[in-house]
Amino acid sequence: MTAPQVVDLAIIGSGSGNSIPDHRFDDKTIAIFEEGVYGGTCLNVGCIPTKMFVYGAEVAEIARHGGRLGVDSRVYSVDWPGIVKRVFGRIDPISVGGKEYRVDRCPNITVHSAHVEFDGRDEDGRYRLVTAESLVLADEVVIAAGSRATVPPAIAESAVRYYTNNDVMRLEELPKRLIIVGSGYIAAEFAHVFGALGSSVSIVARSGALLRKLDADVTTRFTEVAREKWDVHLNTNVVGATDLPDGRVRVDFEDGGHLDGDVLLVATGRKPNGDRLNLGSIGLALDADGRVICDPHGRTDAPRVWALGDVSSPYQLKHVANHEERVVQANLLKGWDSDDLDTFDHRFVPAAVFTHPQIASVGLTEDEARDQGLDITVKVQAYGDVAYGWAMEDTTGFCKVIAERGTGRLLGAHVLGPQAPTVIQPAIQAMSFGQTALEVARGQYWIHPAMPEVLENALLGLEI
Ligand SMILES: Cc1cc2nc3c(=O)[nH]c(=O)nc-3n(C[C@H](O)[C@H](O)[C@H](O)COP(=O)(O)OP(=O)(O)OC[C@H]3O[C@@H](n4cnc5c(N)ncnc54)[C@H](O)[C@@H]3O)c2cc1C
Ligand SMILES: NC(=O)c1ccc[n+]([C@@H]2O[C@H](COP(=O)([O-])OP(=O)(O)OC[C@H]3O[C@@H](n4cnc5c(N)ncnc54)[C@H](O)[C@@H]3O)[C@@H](O)[C@H]2O)c1
Repeated sequence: MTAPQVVDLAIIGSGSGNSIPDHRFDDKTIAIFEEGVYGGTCLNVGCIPTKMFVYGAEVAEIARHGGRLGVDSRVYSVDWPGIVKRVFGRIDPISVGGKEYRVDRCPNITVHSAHVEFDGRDEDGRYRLVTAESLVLADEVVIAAGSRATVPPAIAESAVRYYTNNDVMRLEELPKRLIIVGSGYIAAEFAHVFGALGSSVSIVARSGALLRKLDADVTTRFTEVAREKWDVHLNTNVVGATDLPDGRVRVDFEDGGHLDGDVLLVATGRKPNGDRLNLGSIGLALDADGRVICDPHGRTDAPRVWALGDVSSPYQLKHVANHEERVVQANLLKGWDSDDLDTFDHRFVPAAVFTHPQIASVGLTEDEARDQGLDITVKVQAYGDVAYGWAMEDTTGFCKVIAERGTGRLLGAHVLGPQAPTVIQPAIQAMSFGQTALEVARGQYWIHPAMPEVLENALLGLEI
């Protein structure tokens, strides 16, 4: 092991953590630890490549259904290896370039391409961070170590070849038959990608619906739509998996049934990486869900150790990790004991599922609002009843808004249909800035005939 390196700041994880050092940190010595591909989940195996595949899938989906609108379009073939090459031909250089920038052009920063763990503190109170080859002593530490895919024991212990988001986007061939275990965000997005590009997709869901954490109307409609195009197995427990002699894989169900496929994709949630950091050595514990505990300013219980993103946040979303990074960045500059620290804003965290149809949500679901005892008014507006949705001949999309009766306070919005993540943005803005449903509906123009009119009409339909 080389002599210890002493730094002002250590950052564990090069996802959102990599955005912390800017010119304001030029006078600090910094160590960044990254055990995987530089740039983290979103860039390399998450948001960005998935959405590049999603866009191609969207084009295929539109082409496949052009006939309905009198356009003779179809998908003749899909060049899967070409798509993979295009996607990662654009992504991989960004990762390489990001690392090179830190290594070659940031004299105050050292990149350690290795797994790191805490090893207590030295006699001066500095944090000891150890890799297989180095020891770094840091005054201050940011834990931005992200999360990793979980795999149910029935599959992990079966020794079959399975895929996760880490490797399924680099398959050499488009699978003829894809089995997806799990029914959340990742399952819904990859079902769309592979299904639209030509795979026959089976989804195995433990519960009675897909995307069941969303508003019940969205869950129900999405599950109905999904069952029309994919082979969906609800209330189905996977108890084992085996490799078949012909190279395919078999997934066994608790009820005695089974499914055979060419590729098995596991999408059953993500576990925060705090359990792999030896946090006990600095007196830190994880919460019941395995997250590093921090206060609304990003401070953990260990002095000058901060946390952000998937490792500590219940949201597991890139826009949240980036927001938390900006808060922690500001607070590092202000100082641990500052009485003017920035604070995480988790009031109205929106999310979107880039499946087909697209889905977006913010705020409370109807059930959550009722469980809280709120006096609510709800309006569900069909896409097909506003001009653009009607022009598209959309039959499944809707926008649902929930507001407080009397005050008009907007409590939640849930959109399923084309451009949902864009359509919902005025609702996110209204909730964030405290505008009532009527203020946001009538206090501005809505371009006619654009898709956001579905939100405008939903808002106007509320019985405040
Ligand atoms: C398939 C998929 C699609 C997604 N799509 C979206 C989307 O469309 N929109 C959205 O908002 N969110 C999306 N997400 C979620 C989003 O990617 C994450 O919320 C976000 O990337 C988390 O950022 P982070 O900085 O907290 O962690 P990460 O980006 O995961 O960075 C953590 C880094 O720390 C490294 N690390 C961990 N432990 C150690 C250690 N001990 N030593 C050294 N290095 C370590 C890891 O290798 C990793 O690179 C998606 C996720 C997945 C998996
Ligand atoms: N568009 C986006 O913003 C986006 C896209 C992909 C992922 N993500 C983030 O990544 C996170 C992880 O995605 P995900 O889809 O893996 O998780 P998820 O939490 O969305 O869904 C996990 C699913 O797996 C099921 N499950 C859990 N254990 C199981 C088991 N043993 N057997 C069968 N099913 C089981 C759950 O019931 C659930 O349906 C998401 O929660 C989200 O925050 C975001």
